Amino acid sequence: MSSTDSPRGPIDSSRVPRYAGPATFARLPRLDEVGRTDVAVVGVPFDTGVSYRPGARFGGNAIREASRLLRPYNPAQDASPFALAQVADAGDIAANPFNINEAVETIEGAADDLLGTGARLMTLGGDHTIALPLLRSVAKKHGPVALLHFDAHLDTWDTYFGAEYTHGTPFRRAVEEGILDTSALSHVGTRGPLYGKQDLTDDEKMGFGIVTSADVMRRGVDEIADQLRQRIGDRPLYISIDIDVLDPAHAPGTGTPEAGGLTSRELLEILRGLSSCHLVSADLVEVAPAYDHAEITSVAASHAAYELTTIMSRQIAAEKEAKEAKEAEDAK
Ligand SMILES: N=C(N)NCCCC(=O)O
Ligand SMILES: [Zn+2]
Ligand SMILES: [Zn+2]
Repeated sequence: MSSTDSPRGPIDSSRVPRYAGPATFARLPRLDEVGRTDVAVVGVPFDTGVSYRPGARFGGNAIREASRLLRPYNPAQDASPFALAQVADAGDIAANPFNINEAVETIEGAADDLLGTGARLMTLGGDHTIALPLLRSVAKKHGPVALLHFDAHLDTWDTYFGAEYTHGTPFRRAVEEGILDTSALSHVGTRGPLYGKQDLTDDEKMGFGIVTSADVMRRGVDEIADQLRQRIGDRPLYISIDIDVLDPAHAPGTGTPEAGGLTSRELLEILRGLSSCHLVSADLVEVAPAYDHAEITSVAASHAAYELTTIMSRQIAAEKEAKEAKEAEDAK
């Protein structure tokens, strides 16, 4: 797509029923149909890093199926995300299910390739292990990034059964590797039993601030979004959403459910409150459709991914506009 072409949007659901044909995210074109894209929605069907119920390898395709019902205008952010920027479905990264270390390398390499084209990533997992290679790749491009991590869990544990790369450990590895900006790390929606109090002490030492699920309920979404925005400032931001941040009533289809979580409404509202942040890429992980009912979880996930792509598209459009205005000014 040259800068003068307008983005190719989703299949028109008033012409082709939205349940017809193979599912891409939001019925958007595939990357090979558009050549290049501003936002690449990419699947990572990998769940060898889980500590409990498996099945998140099927999450990306479940989210794509559920996303058939998304519409092109997002009133909550007053934006048509797929008209403001090219958003395309880049298919899946083929990661080895029998070798976690190799899978982590493959994911990092594939993310490098996509980011190298200038695209931002909206990754659909997969289990939370995949956040580490994605962050490595993003940090190569932007330097250490601010991290906003929506999850019931800390995911800063050290090892499971001696394994370093698991869905409970990506953010400890990322801090150790120096790929996160430790002045702007937040967990949101944390709750549930831990192994010991030390888990919290370790997490704090790494630089994380915690907004618990109960904090969201007591203080409300606007105040929480304000606090997060202030902490993040204008740093390049990566958002990682583990769908188990939602209460099991709102997201039963996941591998390690914990009672007392956010509602999908709270999650979506907090995300909308972050629309001014410099979001460089995001992931949405841990949707395990085998435990889902009536697509409850994958519908919630598709809407969260829609808000994230809207934030990215608005910024891409604003950046393009600013660049064009500067070029016009310079040409005078
Ligand atoms: N990232 C997710 N979903 N879960 C981590 C839970 C790790 C544990 O079993 O203690
Ligand atoms: Zn979790
Ligand atoms: Zn997680």
